[in-house]
Amino acid sequence: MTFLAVDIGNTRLKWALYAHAQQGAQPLATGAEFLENIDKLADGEWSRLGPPERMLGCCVAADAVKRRVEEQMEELWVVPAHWVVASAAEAGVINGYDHPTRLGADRWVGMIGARHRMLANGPIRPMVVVMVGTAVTVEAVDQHGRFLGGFILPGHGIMLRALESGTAGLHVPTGEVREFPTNTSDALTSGGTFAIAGAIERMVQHVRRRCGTEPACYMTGGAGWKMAPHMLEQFELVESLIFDGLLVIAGTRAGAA
Ligand SMILES: Nc1ncnc2c1ncn2[C@@H]1O[C@H](COP(=O)(O)OP(=O)(O)O)[C@@H](O)[C@H]1O
Ligand SMILES: CC(C)(COP(=O)(O)O)[C@@H](O)C(=O)NCCC(=O)O
Ligand SMILES: [K+]
Repeated sequence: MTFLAVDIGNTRLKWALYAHAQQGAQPLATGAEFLENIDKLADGEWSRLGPPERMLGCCVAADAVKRRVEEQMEELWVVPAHWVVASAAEAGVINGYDHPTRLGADRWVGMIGARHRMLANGPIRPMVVVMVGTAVTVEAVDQHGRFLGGFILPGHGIMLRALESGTAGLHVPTGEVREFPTNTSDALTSGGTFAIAGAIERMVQHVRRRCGTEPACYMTGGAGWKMAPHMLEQFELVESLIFDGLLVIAGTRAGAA
């Protein structure tokens, strides 16, 4: 049963088409569009796909964006759009948020993808799951699959724009990441990168202390590749983490139905 997975963030929509909604499946086709281009999906890349029989997505962008994506689907296919909402528990992950449904759906799906990847690859461990997108999120999950809590911090772009708009002298091109930056561009780029790295490393320490064992560390998101080389801890970069989570959820729900 062909399956379309859709991940709508605050900057881009990412999608992947699979022959079956099954953990570990390899996509038949994938794509990404900046949100300003999503109204062209039905005339563009999606017009070349075979019709999906099922669809599951997660969306943290505005409801209007989600509607526009549903309209693109309706132009081509009859498949109903289903969107994940974070809940108290799903697919072996327990939600420790004060108000479980207020947790970003992408964060929830990413943790579920990471948990099942960890279970498939080795011994059970706690996890630190990092998503580097428009914002950066850093989640802690214990060995029992309980989401303990997570950080939200500004992503690279937001940090730079905040500094630019709040100062007179920080309008400079992107620089390099340096241990000891000696120009404004490098100072800004390095400051953002190490701010994110520092927060992540603190969460790794928190998890070690709370769980008493070494966490498995996963990183994903459009800007994950920028962060991964600068981490002291070993992070596995898994670009497909959200799609992996959507596959698990779709598979579990189909099995339960
Ligand atoms: N092709 C690209 N080149 C450089 N940076 C990119 C590219 N695509 C994404 N990014 C970076 O990743 C971020 C968006 O990542 P993404 O995971 O799509 O975010 P979101 O899920 O919030 O929409 C952008 O803010 C940008 O920093
Ligand atoms: C934290 C986020 C803005 C991340 O968005 P992204 O960077 O993926 O576009 C998103 O997950 C969100 O809006 N969360 C709701 C609030 C929360 O998780 O507590
Ligand atoms: K995202």
